[in-house]
Amino acid sequence: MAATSATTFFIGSTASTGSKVGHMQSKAFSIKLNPKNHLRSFSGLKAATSPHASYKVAILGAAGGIGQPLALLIKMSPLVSALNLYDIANVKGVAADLSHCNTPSQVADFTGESELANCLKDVDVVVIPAGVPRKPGMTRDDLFNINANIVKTLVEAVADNCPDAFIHIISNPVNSTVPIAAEVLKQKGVYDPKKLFGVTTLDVVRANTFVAQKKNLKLIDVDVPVVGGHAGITILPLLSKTKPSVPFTDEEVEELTVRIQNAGTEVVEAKAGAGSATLSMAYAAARFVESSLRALDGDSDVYECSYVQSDLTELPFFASRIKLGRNGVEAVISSELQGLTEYEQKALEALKPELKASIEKGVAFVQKQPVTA
Ligand SMILES: NC(=O)C1=CN([C@@H]2O[C@H](COP(=O)(O)OP(=O)(O)OC[C@H]3O[C@@H](n4cnc5c(N)ncnc54)[C@H](O)[C@@H]3O)[C@@H](O)[C@H]2O)C=CC1
Ligand SMILES: O=C([O-])CC(=O)C(=O)O
Repeated sequence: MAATSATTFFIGSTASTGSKVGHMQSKAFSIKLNPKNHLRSFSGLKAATSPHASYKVAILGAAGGIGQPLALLIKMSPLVSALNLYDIANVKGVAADLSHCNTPSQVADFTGESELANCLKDVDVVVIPAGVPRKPGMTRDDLFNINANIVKTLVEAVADNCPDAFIHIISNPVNSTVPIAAEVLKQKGVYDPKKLFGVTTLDVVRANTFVAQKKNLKLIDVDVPVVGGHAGITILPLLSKTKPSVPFTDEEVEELTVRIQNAGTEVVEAKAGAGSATLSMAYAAARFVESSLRALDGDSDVYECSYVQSDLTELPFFASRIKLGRNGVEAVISSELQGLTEYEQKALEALKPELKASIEKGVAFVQKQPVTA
């Protein structure tokens, strides 16, 4: 199934010999990474299957806490030729700053609704981290009233201007904003369920990190699938499916599961009112963008977990491992939901009512306020 072969890439900048372009490249720190599991977008990476990969990426909400570091990470990708940054304010400075990095992509800034259509023209991947983040004491669902409308409006513009693009939804509550996006695209007559993704990569990144720490594993090797949704108990790490295979006591399963489910809250509380996860989220989102670009570029071995339209369960949307291809979701991987432990099976059943309600809330929101033609 998934790729296990390793790819060499270079980090650091102690030597620039052999570099055809003037950006950082080093022969000093050559490390092996599992390409399935890690962000690879650093200069020096042999980028693409095709020699002239050049994709256009747009970030909507680019001046925000996630948007800025995400833009930087995408600016480092050798797969990207154009990076369009959109926000309602403050995006000019972000773009000017970023445009001085001597990596190949051209950065452009777009401010306000009147510039949104231009921002989206011919874009291959649209990433949406626009919206408000949580403060301590709030749930992700508490963001619904503000973020639902932001996502609805932005996806309407995506439908009008780049209906073939991959759409990555980061704005919370993801469990509802993805169904909102689907409903908008349906009403616009351009819904392709294979190209709409709720970004749950951060749950996988966290699960890999926490499991590696707990079990003293080499982080680079660890891969934990996370299924369900992206809020509280709907986040379900399948620890029994961890690779490499490793035994967990019941106490470890409980402790790790709860930590992974509450990891967003852990950051919200540590930031004490200054927002939620931004840097780890940018890292995770950049990984998902890179995986999408590799898939668009013809790499036939790209797997990620994502919250997508799904028939794995009775719920219309569900996060699980998917295979990505040129046209988006090529397959939803069902095998990881088979042979669950009793704990996982119970947790799966327990998450369904909450996830179902969040999906229905998103769908009802758009049905009550139909899109503009
Ligand atoms: N899916 C996930 O795993 C995660 C999701 N999030 C979510 O991502 C969202 C963004 O978080 P942060 O970047 O920390 O927030 P932030 O407040 O720092 O940035 C949000 C940006 O969105 C912009 N914005 C607001 N309305 C807009 C509109 N109509 N069009 C374009 N841009 C608009 C703001 O001007 C701001 O620059 C939040 O909803 C947060 O809950 C955060 C972490 C993880
Ligand atoms: O917790 C939040 O509000 C932000 C988020 O989704 C996460 O960090 O997983």
